[in-house]
Amino acid sequence: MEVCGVDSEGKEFNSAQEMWREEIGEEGDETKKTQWYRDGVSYWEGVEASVDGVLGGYGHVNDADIIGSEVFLKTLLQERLVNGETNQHLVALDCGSGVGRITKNLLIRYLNEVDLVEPVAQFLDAARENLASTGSETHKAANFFCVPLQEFTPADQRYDVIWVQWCIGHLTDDDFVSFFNRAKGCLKPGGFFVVKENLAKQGFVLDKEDRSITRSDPYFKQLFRRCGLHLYQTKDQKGLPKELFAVKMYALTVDTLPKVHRTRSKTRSNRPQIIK
Ligand SMILES: C[S@@+](CC[C@H](N)C(=O)[O-])C[C@H]1O[C@@H](n2cnc3c(N)ncnc32)[C@H](O)[C@@H]1O
Repeated sequence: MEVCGVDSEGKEFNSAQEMWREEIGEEGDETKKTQWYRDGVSYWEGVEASVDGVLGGYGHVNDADIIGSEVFLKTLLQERLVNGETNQHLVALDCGSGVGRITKNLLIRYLNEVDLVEPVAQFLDAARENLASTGSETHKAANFFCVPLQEFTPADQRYDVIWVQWCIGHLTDDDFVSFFNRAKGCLKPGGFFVVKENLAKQGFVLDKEDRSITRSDPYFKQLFRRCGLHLYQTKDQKGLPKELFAVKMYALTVDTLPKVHRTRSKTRSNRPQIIK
């Protein structure tokens, strides 16, 4: 796909391929690619392990972000997973979790177990600390994996929700596709991914400082197609400061089934049911 992009120093690229060739070298040139990932992690290692730190000094957007995510998540859980049984045990994976902001403020409230995966050790330590006093016996942080996404393979069929927010820009296109392909097999039936990311107006914007790229909506959709994922629902995040990138939430599924829908059974129950 030919997309025009710019980097944070104003340099223009005619295509994403041209940018990737320059940043990570030709296929098989692992040295440059390793450096790309090392630089990304080094950037975050120099950032304070706090909500304000992981949000680039915009800690005050946390509330608006969580409220937007909560509305989206509740709808998805209701439509796809919550079938009225009280003994359901739902598990989430928080990708590029930083200090556990999303787990603490959102995921742990709706799911029974949450695993966190994050490459920066100091962030994961802070997450462990932040989450120690959060939740309960039935709603808790379970596993903490200190690994970058491009090297992470989640456990088979463990997750109902895989939440990927403000971190996938660190992955190259090929590693993006490869990660989702591995993670697809880790979703339980009815499970889904949520990708919540900044959007470039067109093409992409390369940040030379933290080694991340901000992709446009068509760029994301093209990558989701390459992953063989079905775009189930999208929603724009509202209420963020005007100077920031627009933010969109994408709910992605492996296929269109199973879906939960509300039906009246013969016993006139209103419970949502899973269609297999
Ligand atoms: C903007 S912060 C967002 C943190 C968290 N998702 C949140 O919204 O609070 C970006 C996060 O991506 C992590 N990150 C950087 N490179 C990564 C990689 N290769 N794989 C996974 N996470 C990465 C950083 O360490 C950092 O925690």
